[in-house]
Amino acid sequence: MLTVEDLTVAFGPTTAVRGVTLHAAPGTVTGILGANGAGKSTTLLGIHGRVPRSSGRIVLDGQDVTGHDTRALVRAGLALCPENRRLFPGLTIEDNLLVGAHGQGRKVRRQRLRGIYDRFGWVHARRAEPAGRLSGGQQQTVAIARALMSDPRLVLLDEPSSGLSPVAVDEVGEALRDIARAGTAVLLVEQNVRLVRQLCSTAWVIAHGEITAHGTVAELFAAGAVSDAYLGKATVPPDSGS
Ligand SMILES: Nc1ncnc2c1ncn2[C@@H]1O[C@H](COP(=O)(O)OP(=O)(O)OP(=O)(O)O)[C@@H](O)[C@H]1O
Repeated sequence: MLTVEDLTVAFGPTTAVRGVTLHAAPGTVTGILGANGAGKSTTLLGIHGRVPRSSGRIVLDGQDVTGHDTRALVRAGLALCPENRRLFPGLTIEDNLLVGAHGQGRKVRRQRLRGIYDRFGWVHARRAEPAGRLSGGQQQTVAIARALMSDPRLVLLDEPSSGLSPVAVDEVGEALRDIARAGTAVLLVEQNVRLVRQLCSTAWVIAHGEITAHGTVAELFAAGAVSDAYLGKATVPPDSGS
């Protein structure tokens, strides 16, 4: 279980995220929803220590990991799959995967590769090809697999559907469902409403850097909280009731 308490991130005079409190449970996909510029990516980056926090407490499975740098967070079980995949296009698929298990011994790296190849057969078949040769959907799958190479308890995922065809989005969705079924928590930033409806049990709605609603995805859609957030209408401070 991930618990984030009172996360605030400012870029100079701009407070991008203010007092965000949320949690994500194992075996589920939890959404973070909101309009462009609402603060979704910054929330993930703030959780993962990639941007300086003005405040915030991060607890993973009861362990306070607030002071950890990115490498220590990965070791503690928190992986980030960033926006735009960020693969190394000139490196082979296998070498890209190995980046996710950086610092592990040879035996562990081999074991984890085997786990990825068992799960994604085509990745094994194409493991010696440069990652840049893959389609967008395949690159996204490799980016997710690279995050899994750290054997995480929670994966933070930023817009995995971005730029993908509907078929590729479905494939990525299937992979994420499998990951959650296997017991890993997934915290998903996503603008693709169909994917959110398919995958997320609960979601947090963020607007202007603050959480404005929380509930099951069905409740949030029924209450209009999601459409309000996407249209930029959700300016009321939080009453998440959680
Ligand atoms: N490095 C940065 N320096 C300055 N301002 C930033 C920086 N990163 C983000 N911001 C600002 O913080 C706010 C939140 O941005 P963020 O990228 O978190 O939003 P988002 O909800 O992920 O939007 P999108 O869906 O467009 O990626 C925006 O006003 C953005 O301009």
